[in-house]
Amino acid sequence: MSYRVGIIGGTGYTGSELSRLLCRHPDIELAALTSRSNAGKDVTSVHGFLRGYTDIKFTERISDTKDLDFVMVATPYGVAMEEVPALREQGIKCIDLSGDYRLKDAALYEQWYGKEHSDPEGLEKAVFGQPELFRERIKGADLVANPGCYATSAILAIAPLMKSGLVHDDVFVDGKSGTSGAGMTPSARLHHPTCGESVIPYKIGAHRHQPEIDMAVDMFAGSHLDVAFVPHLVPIVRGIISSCYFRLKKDASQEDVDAVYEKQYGAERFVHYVPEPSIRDVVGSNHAQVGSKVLGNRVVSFGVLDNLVKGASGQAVQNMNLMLGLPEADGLDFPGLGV
Ligand SMILES: NC(=O)C1=CN([C@@H]2O[C@H](COP(=O)(O)OP(=O)(O)OC[C@H]3O[C@@H](n4cnc5c(N)ncnc54)[C@H](OP(=O)(O)O)[C@@H]3O)[C@@H](O)[C@H]2O)C=CC1
Ligand SMILES: CC(=O)N[C@@H](CCC(=O)OP(=O)(O)O)C(=O)O
Repeated sequence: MSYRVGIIGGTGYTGSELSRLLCRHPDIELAALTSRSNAGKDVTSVHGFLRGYTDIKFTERISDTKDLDFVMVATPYGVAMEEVPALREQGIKCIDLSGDYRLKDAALYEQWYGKEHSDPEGLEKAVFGQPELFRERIKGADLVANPGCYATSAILAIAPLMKSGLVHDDVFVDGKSGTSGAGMTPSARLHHPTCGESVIPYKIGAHRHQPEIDMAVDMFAGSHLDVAFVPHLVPIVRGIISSCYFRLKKDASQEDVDAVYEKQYGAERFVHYVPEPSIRDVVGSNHAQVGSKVLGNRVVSFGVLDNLVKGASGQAVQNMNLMLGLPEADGLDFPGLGV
């Protein structure tokens, strides 16, 4: 059985990464990619890397393609909440890669995104798509909110340690991202020629992934976490590392901390607990690495991933596999580039 999948926002960085993953997925037919600016053009005229893998054309709207089973929304926030209700009415399962469905509360969405949520019912129903922490809920969902890239890396590092009770409930998260995180049309300050030979902090105390990290960790660990999150841009295209600094509650050893992460991730296909995490090891793949080091009465934990794959499109495919009852690693089981 082949499922017909469409992508809204097919020319963006996450849309193109989705199409790269889906065009060779064993159970998926890549049936539609929308682009308002390229409607009617061959997909390969924009995505040259897809030559030999697809012969479809961009459409203006997702409704231009019939008989879709599944839709991924890969647009800036504000679009999914307008598109998803009609798709769900037709019985089409959806994943939103933007922030529209991640926060559990319409008032919180308005506070952080600056606009009223137009689909509060969907917001309530949506499941937060972090498979390693919420796998069973994702399996039963027809709408999944794919987590943000920084949020994924930080939550993977923070949640198990918070749940363990070994650390105090406050953490500093020092996030560093490649420039592709800002999408195709970044602000001047986040544009690669401006920051490609520099390192800058940005959105300090105001980043939209902060409430997302709070929410996911609170849900998983069952206790409230005080997060101080500072994102930085570093001069690479892909990749994120979140270094998360905690205070230990008692004299926990490195072995105690190792045991927490090994228990959480030991059986996972895409999250690996390693001594020295590295962005180069994961770039181009859906694999994430987590590491930790006890430093006296503190511990630092790292979450490392490719923002476009495990931080966005790869995680979306992993969620889609769970929602469709397919093997979780289908279409994703390949290593990072290494060099
Ligand atoms: N880049 C990253 O690392 C990550 C991004 N995300 C999130 O995923 C989403 C997509 O990001 P990214 O791929 O980087 O974005 P891009 O800016 O690279 O691409 C945006 C896409 O959306 C389309 N689009 C823009 N506005 C609209 C609209 N009003 N209606 C329909 N289509 C629209 C654009 O095509 P056209 O204008 O031709 O229609 C384009 O295909 C964002 O919400 C982002 O925050 C999440 C995790 C990581
Ligand atoms: C480098 C860079 O600019 N990154 C983006 C994060 C991209 C992302 O995941 O944002 P969403 O929550 O909208 O999905 C940022 O910091 O805003």
